[in-house]
Amino acid sequence: MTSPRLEVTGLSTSFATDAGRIQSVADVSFAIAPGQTLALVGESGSGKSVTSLSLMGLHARTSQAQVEGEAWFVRRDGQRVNLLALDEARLRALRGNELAMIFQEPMTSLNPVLTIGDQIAESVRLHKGVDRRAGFARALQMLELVEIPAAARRLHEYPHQLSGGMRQRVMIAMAMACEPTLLIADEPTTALDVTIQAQILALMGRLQKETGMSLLFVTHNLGVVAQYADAVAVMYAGRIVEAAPVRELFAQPAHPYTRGLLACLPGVARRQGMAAGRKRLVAIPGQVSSPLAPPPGCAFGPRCPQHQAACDAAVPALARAADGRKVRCIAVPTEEAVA
Ligand SMILES: Nc1ncnc2c1ncn2[C@@H]1O[C@H](COP(=O)(O)OP(=O)(O)OP(=O)(O)O)[C@@H](O)[C@H]1O
Repeated sequence: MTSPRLEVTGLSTSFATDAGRIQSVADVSFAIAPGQTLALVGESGSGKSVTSLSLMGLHARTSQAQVEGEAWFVRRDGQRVNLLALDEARLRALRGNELAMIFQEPMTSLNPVLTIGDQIAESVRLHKGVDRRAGFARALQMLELVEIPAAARRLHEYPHQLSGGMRQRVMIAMAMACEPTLLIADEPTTALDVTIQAQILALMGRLQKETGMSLLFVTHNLGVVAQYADAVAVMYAGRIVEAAPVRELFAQPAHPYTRGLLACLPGVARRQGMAAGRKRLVAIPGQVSSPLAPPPGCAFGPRCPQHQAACDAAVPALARAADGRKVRCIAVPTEEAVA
């Protein structure tokens, strides 16, 4: 890989709950090169959103999140910064500027009492130091770029006046207004119908090609992964269990969990590298264990068709297989543990 724009090593996040501290994300490592898309996939509760929020420093204060590890981000000026070690002021200066995030539900990041134009213009004014007029000009340009009809009029409307699909476009416009070099998109289209979903993903892909932005794409949808991602990291119970280039992962899944996920997809879609697959992850028999009472050893053990006694001895290390992919399973032949 060319030198990564983001390199995450050993990211671990725990929360204080009434029942004690729970480990939601453990030892997550990955890298994304400029212009590349990494998809983070896994069932609900596997730690995808916690990973994204940890990188952005966006956990609620009340959650008493404890975040460990390193996340080295290369800034536009070439400076490398560890996102997990930045103070709030320096992180705020990056967020919405070089580093942006799109959420599943746009109303969580759109301000209901400000017009669309005001919100985008304000973000541009703040980060780019331009005046109000230039901020508005940029806002209009962005709304046109994300193909919002009658953009000049929409600029003066409030979020509640727009449809779900339009609000999602506004979020993309806002996230992209300062030309971020890294965008974290957490289930950005899940709430939308399939046609609008496809339009918005195509739009994000186009903007990414034009700007060379890196994308961390959090999703349940394996069809979308096959179509838009370069590489995939599969998460289970807070850990990455397999990471590989997208074609290799779909052609030959190695971890029993990844195999289970792909087995739930139609055969044709699987053979075609998933291009036709538009399914969300379908349940594998059994349930993800509670983070309050993790099983001994491999977290997937209780649901694994290849389970053996040795799986319960210790959490398997993430290790590199002969073809370069990373797998966390003692039943898969690997060569060396990944540091
Ligand atoms: N603030 C919090 N306090 C306590 N536990 C939390 C908190 N936020 C997340 N968790 C727990 O961390 C685990 C991972 O959650 P996360 O939201 O990252 O999953 P996810 O893979 O993004 O799921 P989904 O696809 O449903 O969004 C879950 O068990 C969740 O309940």
